[in-house]
Amino acid sequence: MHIVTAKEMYEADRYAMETIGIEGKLLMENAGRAVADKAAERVNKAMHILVMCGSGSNGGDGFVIARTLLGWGYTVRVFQLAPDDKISGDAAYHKQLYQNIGGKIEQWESAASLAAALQESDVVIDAMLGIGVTGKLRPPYDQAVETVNQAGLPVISVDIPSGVPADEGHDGFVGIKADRTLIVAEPKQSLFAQQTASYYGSWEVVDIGLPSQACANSSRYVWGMEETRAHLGERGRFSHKGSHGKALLIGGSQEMPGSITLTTKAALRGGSGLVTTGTVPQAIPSIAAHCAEATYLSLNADDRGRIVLQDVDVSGYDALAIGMGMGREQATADFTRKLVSEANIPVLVDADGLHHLKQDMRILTQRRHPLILTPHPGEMAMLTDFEVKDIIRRPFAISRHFAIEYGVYLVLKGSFTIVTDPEGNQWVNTSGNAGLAKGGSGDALSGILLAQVMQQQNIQEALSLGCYIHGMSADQQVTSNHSMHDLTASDVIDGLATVFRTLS
Ligand SMILES: NC(=O)C1=CN([C@@H]2O[C@H](COP(=O)(O)OP(=O)(O)OC[C@H]3O[C@@H](n4cnc5c(N)ncnc54)[C@H](O)[C@@H]3O)[C@@H](O)[C@H]2O)[C@@H](O)CC1
Ligand SMILES: [K+]
Repeated sequence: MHIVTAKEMYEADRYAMETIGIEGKLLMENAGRAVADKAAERVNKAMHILVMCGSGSNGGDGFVIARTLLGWGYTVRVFQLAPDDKISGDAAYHKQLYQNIGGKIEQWESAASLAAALQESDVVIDAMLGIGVTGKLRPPYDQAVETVNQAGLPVISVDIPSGVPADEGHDGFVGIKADRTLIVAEPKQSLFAQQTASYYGSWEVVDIGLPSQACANSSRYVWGMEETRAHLGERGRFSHKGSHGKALLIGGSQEMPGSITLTTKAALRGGSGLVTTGTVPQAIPSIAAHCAEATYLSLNADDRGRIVLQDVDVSGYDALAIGMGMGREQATADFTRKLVSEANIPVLVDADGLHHLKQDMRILTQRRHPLILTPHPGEMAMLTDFEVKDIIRRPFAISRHFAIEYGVYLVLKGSFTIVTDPEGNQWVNTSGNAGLAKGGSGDALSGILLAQVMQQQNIQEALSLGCYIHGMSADQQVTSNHSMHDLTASDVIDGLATVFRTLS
């Protein structure tokens, strides 16, 4: 499934109409019928359904929905926000069909007239505005949106909650707070942006008959259960520990042995064949007490138990993760940069390691082997010199630019983690919940990602798969043994057992 901007969606519609020859009226019919079909799962014939139609094609979808539901025997009223002469083209055609089967239309007069109509209704179908919204809401849409939000009725939005922009990067908008959104053809970017996602409520995509090549210009995709199942490798009957990769994890310090402990546990549970953890001698006993299956590499430390500049031979390993709990001491930073620039295996850098790299970003472009960076928005802001609020407003654009500029795989963590490959293609993870917003989640993720990188030929697939199973474990845990309040990174790691059993 693609994720599109408004511009890409219009291009896809144009491709369907001009290149393939599907008429706009037919696309609208398909959209409206598909939405009506799904909406019918949530309504019954005793309910009064208010379909709110705007002046554009989103409103056109609304007239098809109203006609379809009326034809199926539901009680439907249309509330039209624009004057009759503003409704034209395919929308006017479908409005006429609705009227031809006896459908009634009420016109907007004032917020009071809408409030009265809402009082006589049990559910609202919101077809006021779709991807065509630009700028601040103008009357009467601004008042209509607020009146519907205040009414407290269940709202099913068509394509996008009215008023919510389709693309990332907008704030200060007024939008419908939908209970459910039935998305036409492809999810829009704003479904996965922090400031807009919650407006959608639960969501589902309906098919309107656009061929997938219509969206060829979008290089953003959804990564979900289906993709995870398709890419999770099987462990062969005759495989041995060497077949599943030898991981080297470097991190920790005397005062922070916890992060690298979690990464070690996660790398083991995540499917690695062998895991060696390189850390300061002071931290080894406490890590080893939790991870009996790992082996340890004792690194030189300063008198306060922090890793110092030294050589590490990575030739026996398949992949390296570095950065967790190392601290920001200069000698430690020098060590990270030296190792990242020399290691001729895939390297994943997280946490303090990202701060170390920031001192000399040329290392990123100079590396000849895959480099994976896994920042959260704060670390991404540090790496790019943007502010955190900019990262949250435009996660797609900023990560794409960064991954292309530095030739890296970027895992921008968040409620919708985005994996970007060095060509700028992006996959959004759909698993996970607020229980993951805690210290230690990122450390666990690094271990899982590294383990998956060693199982898969394709690094992006490994990263997307790793993000999915990490979030899936959290999702399973909060529906069984835990809640979002008490969930810890250790629970997520323990939950991998159930995840792998579910998937295999
Ligand atoms: N062929 C197509 O293009 C298809 C489009 N479809 C539907 O059409 C929608 C897009 O249709 P449109 O391009 O007509 O756009 P919309 O229907 O989203 O909105 C356009 C209308 O909103 C008004 N408007 C824009 N910004 C406003 C603001 N800030 N305040 C008040 N009014 C504002 C415009 O004057 C215009 O009348 C999609 O979201 C989808 O629901 C579907 O029917 C499938 C096919
Ligand atoms: K809408």
